[in-house]
Amino acid sequence: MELLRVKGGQPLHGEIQASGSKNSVLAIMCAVLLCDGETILENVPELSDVNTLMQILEETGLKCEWIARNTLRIQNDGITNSEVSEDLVRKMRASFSVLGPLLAKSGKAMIPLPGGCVIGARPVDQHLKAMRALGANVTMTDGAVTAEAENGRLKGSAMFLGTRYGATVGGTNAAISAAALAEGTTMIYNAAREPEIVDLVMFLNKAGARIRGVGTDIITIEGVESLKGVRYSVMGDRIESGTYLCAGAITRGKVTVSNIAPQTLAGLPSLLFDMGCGITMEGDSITVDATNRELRATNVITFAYPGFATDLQPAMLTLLTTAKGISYVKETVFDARFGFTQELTRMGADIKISGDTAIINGVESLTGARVLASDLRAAGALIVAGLAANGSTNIEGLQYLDRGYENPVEKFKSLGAEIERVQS
Ligand SMILES: CC(=O)N[C@H]1[C@@H](OP(=O)(O)OP(=O)(O)OC[C@H]2O[C@@H](n3ccc(=O)[nH]c3=O)[C@H](O)[C@@H]2O)O[C@H](CO)[C@@H](O)[C@@H]1O
Ligand SMILES: C=C(OP(=O)(O)O)C(=O)O
Repeated sequence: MELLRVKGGQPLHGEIQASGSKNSVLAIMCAVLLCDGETILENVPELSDVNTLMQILEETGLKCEWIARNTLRIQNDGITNSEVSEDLVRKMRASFSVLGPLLAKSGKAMIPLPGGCVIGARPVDQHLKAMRALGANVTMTDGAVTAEAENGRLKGSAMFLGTRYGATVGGTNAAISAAALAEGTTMIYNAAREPEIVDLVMFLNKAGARIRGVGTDIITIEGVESLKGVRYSVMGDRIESGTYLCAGAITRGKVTVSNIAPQTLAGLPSLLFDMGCGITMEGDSITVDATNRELRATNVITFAYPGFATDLQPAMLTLLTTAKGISYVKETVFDARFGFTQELTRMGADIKISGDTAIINGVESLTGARVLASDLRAAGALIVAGLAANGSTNIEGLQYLDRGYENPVEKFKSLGAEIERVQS
């Protein structure tokens, strides 16, 4: 079995470049189904999720190839198959996001329902609601969704999307992409406002779509007849960036992340500042400085953007384990995203879970242990913990890490960390 071995205790120092955003590129790659001809995507992170989505696009008839480091060429000469196989959807939940574009471009789609997930139930009712609102006939048989557009083309309409947790990112992306080629105008109310959705719309508009209002909670889409492939550079990954900033802070080091728009980090910089870190933002870079500082407890509540990102909650909570005082972290987006705290407890953290809130009593230091990452951001958080812990931490579950962090060993090493992949 492959493990990540981290020897803790060294303050991290230096600068890394953020990779391209995983969540942004996955949505954009799905939208390439809508675009005729050649699309070139730059700043694409080389991740297992991206490779899985390349296989799905190939299955539908598109041709995908890496033509340079972090540069992906996708050729769309027509969709030849509108059915996605179950093993690929099982590998990656985000593969369900091809539903909207496939349906809009080819008039039909058949996709197995994605399975349950360790961070909580993840229904797709709002995705299906959006497709129905656009005039699709949606049925469910044997665990798969079949959707068909009447007369082969979707029709624009008004829709309200939302869940008991707030706006939906995937549902908003699905509605935008499907409506881009629908006949007439679509209005999405209570749209999600995440920066990755803005990136998707910038890509679609460059390809010829007519979409207004992105970044607000009302989005208007005037459907067009066709979209054409373009060259586009994906935004920097705010979740990866935040993980490295938390690692810099917990090791009481000084870390700069560049190639990132600092405003996409929303609440993170000001929370780090409240804790006692120095924060500097310049152009497309941000620096956290925790050198020789005693960090204080703070409170965090996750929420749809511009709220604190749920995907950063595990790294932030981990940072709070060694901050002086009691911190509260409330998770409002996913209903089971505290599983990783059991592993932190094994490393000496003092954490109690009460419903949707974690109560963290800061300790002097963490201690290395063998721990298991059970999802992507748990893996990032356990690295953050291991970097601060006394002794060695051995992390299992690297298949999750590889879904969303590009070259983490090289990047952490460049900051002075002792970290390596080992067989055990
Ligand atoms: C590939 C990708 O971009 N993933 C991101 C996306 O996931 P994803 O798009 O799945 O997240 P959503 O914003 O849709 O989900 C938010 C909440 O709404 C619920 N829900 C969602 C859809 C639906 O039809 N019904 C429903 O009840 C979900 O179970 C969850 O509790 O946004 C999340 C919230 O920022 C991030 O954590 C994920 O990293
Ligand atoms: C939850 C995440 O991704 P996904 O929606 O692909 O599971 C994540 O990136 O933290």
